[in-house]
Amino acid sequence: MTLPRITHPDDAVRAALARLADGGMVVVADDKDRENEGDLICAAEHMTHKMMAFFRRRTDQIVRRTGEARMPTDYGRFNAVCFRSAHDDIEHVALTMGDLSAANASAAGVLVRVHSECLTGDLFGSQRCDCGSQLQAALRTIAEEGTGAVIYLRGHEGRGIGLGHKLQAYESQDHGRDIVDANLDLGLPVDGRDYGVGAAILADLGVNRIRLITNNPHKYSGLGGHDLTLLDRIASRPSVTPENIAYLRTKRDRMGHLVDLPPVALA
Ligand SMILES: Nc1nc2c(ncn2[C@@H]2O[C@H](COP(=O)(O)OP(=O)(O)OP(=O)(O)O)[C@@H](O)[C@H]2O)c(=O)[nH]1
Ligand SMILES: [Zn+2]
Repeated sequence: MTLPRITHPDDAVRAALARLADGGMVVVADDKDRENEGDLICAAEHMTHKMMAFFRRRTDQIVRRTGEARMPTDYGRFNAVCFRSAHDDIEHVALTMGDLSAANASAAGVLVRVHSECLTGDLFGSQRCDCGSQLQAALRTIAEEGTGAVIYLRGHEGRGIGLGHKLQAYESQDHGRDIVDANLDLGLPVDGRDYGVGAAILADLGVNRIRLITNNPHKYSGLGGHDLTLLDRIASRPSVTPENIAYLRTKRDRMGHLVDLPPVALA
């Protein structure tokens, strides 16, 4: 884009009006004695979906940092940053390690795990799913590389249906339904997660070039729609147990997860 050369304040106003009439956007910046921020404006009659998305990405504060501290863990020394989501007041956390801005500028980009909260798997070590082992593996892999981030998204419990509904879905899986039908039987979406908050947290951390640790192609494409360059997908090897093999197979066969599993049932 070429910007007009402005030599007089009146020229600036004329150039801005011409640009607005043309369907463009204009940044109106305060002078240094005022709040010192800029407003993005455009003519309402020229607004498009694409421009609206641009406005929201650039001007909405989707998340706000609310706390930050050193976080030594069993896997290595991380930094914990808490973010509060403006839309629903949920607190999320990023565990970061190393120089993210240098990694972001490097050819390989930043190693990132965007992890959906799973209280039963992450905290209690439930064997009904593979979430806990995936989280631990991601922390270990990032610690080994020395740089990266785990974005822990709360409010994603049960793929967005919440803990109570997830337990109801488990109960119906114990009566023969698979993970997809169990959600549908409850009148709930199979996967109601949105990755906008995860993308906003990454943006706040100054990260936009990533290698994403996931087996879920929907997560990969979901994040890809948010001003992020996804350089690679790093597979996450699940720990397979007799308790979770049916669950993992349904994720592979009905939800498209890219995962290698043993062909026969485990004893
Ligand atoms: N509704 C429902 N949610 C589940 C079930 N088991 C695990 N979850 C939730 O699924 C979410 C994790 O999603 P997964 O599809 O396992 O994995 P993913 O994060 O999409 O993909 P990866 O990046 O490969 O781990 C967590 O929020 C869990 O609480 C289940 O049986 N039913
Ligand atoms: Zn889980």
